[in-house]
Amino acid sequence: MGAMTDTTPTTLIVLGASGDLTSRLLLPGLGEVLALQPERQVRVIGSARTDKQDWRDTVAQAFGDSAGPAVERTLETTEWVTADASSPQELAQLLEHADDGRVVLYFALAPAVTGKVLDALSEIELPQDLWLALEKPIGTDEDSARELNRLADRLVPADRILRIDHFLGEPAVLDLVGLRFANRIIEPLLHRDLVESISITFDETLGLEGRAGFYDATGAIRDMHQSHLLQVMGVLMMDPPSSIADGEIPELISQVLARTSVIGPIEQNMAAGRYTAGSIDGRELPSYVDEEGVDPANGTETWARLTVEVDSWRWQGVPVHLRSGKAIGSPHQEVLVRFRPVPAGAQEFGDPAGDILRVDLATGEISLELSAGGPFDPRGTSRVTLSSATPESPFSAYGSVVRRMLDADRSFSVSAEASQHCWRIVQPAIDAVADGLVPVQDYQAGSEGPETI
Ligand SMILES: O=P(O)(O)OC[C@H]1O[C@@H](O)[C@H](O)[C@@H](O)[C@@H]1O
Repeated sequence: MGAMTDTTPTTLIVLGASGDLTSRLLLPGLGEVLALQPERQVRVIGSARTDKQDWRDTVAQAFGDSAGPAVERTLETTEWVTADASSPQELAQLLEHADDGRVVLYFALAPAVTGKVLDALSEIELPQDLWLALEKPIGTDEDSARELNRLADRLVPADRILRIDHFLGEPAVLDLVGLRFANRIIEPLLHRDLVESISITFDETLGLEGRAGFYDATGAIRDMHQSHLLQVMGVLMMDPPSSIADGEIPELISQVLARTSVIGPIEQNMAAGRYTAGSIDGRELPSYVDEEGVDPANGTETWARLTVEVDSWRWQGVPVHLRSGKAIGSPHQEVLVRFRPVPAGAQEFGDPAGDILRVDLATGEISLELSAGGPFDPRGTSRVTLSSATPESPFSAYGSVVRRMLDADRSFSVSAEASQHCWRIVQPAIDAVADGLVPVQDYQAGSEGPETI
């Protein structure tokens, strides 16, 4: 399991704790960690502006089957504090509820509110060992991300700010790091001399799921490309780290993102879509525009493909297709590296599908698919697939996020610069949709989206 468990008593204060992120992802992740690491001492304080009488039940329910002494301790000691955290006075009162030891302030808030809370923090006395955990999105564009980073930076040292992207806790993404750097075979292959293109795809069967308040003003590009897809790309394309600890990986990812931009002209290198009524696995979905809370005038995209390039010695000229969509019938969730054809040409050797390295982000399966000629004739089209068995991960993505947070471990957090680069990279795509330069095409819920791979 790598690093030692840090047992420093910790108060985890969750701001915006009445939202679905807390009950659906964060608390279940905490439950997993407490069950597997019973030596942890974590007290959870949930907070939001409105009262929540059933907080303890919410925590218990979110912990589900997680059991053991640490789970029990946390359940017994958890409390809810109603507070407007953007008011310095109420925030100070909230922080008084924390025990001695480490205090982690988790921002499960919209970026604008996060800014106000960071401002309020600058006006009050702070706990000595305060950590800030900022959920994505960091800001709503490059400038607002820079401003949030500046506000956070003046409160605590930079190494006590964790920017959370839960894809950096996905078991398959963590395995990608090992695949690249724990052997001598794969790493030398990942180079422009051999790689023709890269696709990072994250389709989901889920539609809006009642999240219009967040999603309708956000859309696929801001929700997925801006954060998760670019971080996964960073992990795949970063230079080798000499150490996993100490923030080296966030810095290496940031170096990749610093050199990344969309390939122009944008309208030829991206596409956008929005789902219409359909069904997935027997579940009927309404058209996106008919979902509750959606304003059709927003023109929000629920699917997007965007092609970027990393202008570096290693990667220049290799197109990277980033694609994600909601309400997709047979979803692909994968990292796919397509290698160049052999020089003799596909006619003579192998088959046109070429060689592929695939990491299935849903199952964690890693496979290397090679044209092998044959059978019994080198001009044939046989393929050899080398693939890994995939043990079940003890931690979900949020389990990993929480474990690292409690270990005060920044090794897979997002750096301030990276959070800004991500916005710069996607801005032309956001503008192209907003300006109508790239049309938002209809696709039926349950289909493969407006384009197939
Ligand atoms: O598959 P996971 O782990 O739930 O991650 C995907 C989700 O990631 C979230 O960050 C997005 O806001 C959601 O829209 C998306 O569904």
